[in-house]
Amino acid sequence: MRETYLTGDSSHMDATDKEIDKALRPLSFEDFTGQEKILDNLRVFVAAAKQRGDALDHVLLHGPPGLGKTTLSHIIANELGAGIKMTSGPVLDKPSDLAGLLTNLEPHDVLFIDEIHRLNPVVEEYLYSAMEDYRIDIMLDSGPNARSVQISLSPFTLIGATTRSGLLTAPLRARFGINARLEYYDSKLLTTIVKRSAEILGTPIYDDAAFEIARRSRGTPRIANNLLRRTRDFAQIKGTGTITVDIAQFALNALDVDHHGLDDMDKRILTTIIDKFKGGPVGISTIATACGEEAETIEEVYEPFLIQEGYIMRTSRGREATEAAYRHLGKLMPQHLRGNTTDLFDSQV
Ligand SMILES: Nc1ncnc2c1ncn2[C@@H]1O[C@H](COP(=O)(O)OP(=O)(O)OP(=O)(O)O)[C@@H](O)[C@H]1O
Ligand SMILES: [Mg+2]
Repeated sequence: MRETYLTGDSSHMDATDKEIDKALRPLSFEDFTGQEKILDNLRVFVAAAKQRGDALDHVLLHGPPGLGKTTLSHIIANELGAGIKMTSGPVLDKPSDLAGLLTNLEPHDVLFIDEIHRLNPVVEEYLYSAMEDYRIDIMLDSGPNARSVQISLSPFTLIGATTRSGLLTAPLRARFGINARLEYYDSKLLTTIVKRSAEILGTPIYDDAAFEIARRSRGTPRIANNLLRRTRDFAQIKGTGTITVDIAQFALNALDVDHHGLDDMDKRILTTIIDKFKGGPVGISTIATACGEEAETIEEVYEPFLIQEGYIMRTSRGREATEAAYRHLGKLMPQHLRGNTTDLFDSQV
């Protein structure tokens, strides 16, 4: 199963954690830190739709877990002054589930479908005409009496969120007028987020401590907020309640988060590629079996960050560990695996 604090579902959280999570969630474009370009565009699209009195075009938000897709969907609805109905791909079992939701939307409302890559194909087909023409065809009766009736819908905005945009079918993807890919946050942005969250929680924190949490958060606001909450616990019990850089370092080490923010599973993946498969290339399912994790989770949650940070390369023959990965684990990359630059350098010496 997935590591808890990396995943989208919050079922692992207790009631207090959920409440805190809600309190920390930005509610307007103004509150939302980072993803500058996406926000700048959305501001324009939302303002234009409102001015024309139209529903906003359908929006697809994709990117790794915890970067703010759900948060941003709520913000869009808020900024539109519209209502939002939430559901998710796997929950919509049959077309009637979808029809029920669609026919209950008020004009310009947002329908949020999480994990939209996991829609049942029959339901997905229904969605096409709903998105395109704001109408659906429903079959009444069966056998000789079967007939289809057309139902008009209020103009609405579909916001689809996915961590796996590659799994979306082409016809579905083509029906989104706005397509935004959320990127990992740099440490500076995450520092701002940590400081904002600490303020909401009423926890004093030093700048260098906020930065320490930020840079060890895998570029992910959800992880930054989680590490902040746990660090706050350490500050309360082991310190004076204020988060200092010493407390932050102590807490992060106790939580097994290393200096670059890699956690246990990240390190297990790198060690597996290097030690068991001579640095690769090795297929994702082989890595998954060796690490005792699902291939999908590795591809969705761990790998994107390891690739972005330059620890893994994705090639047509599988995944390869880079020199940075060897260095990070305190290992020496074998000579024959090194890149051309190194070879050149070596031959000149
Ligand atoms: N830009 C941001 N500024 C401040 N906080 C943020 C930002 N983005 C996300 N967060 C915080 O991180 C948490 C996770 O964000 P969110 O649930 O929106 O991620 P997600 O992309 O929907 O993840 P998943 O794919 O797992 O569903 C939120 O509770 C929110 O408080
Ligand atoms: Mg989400």
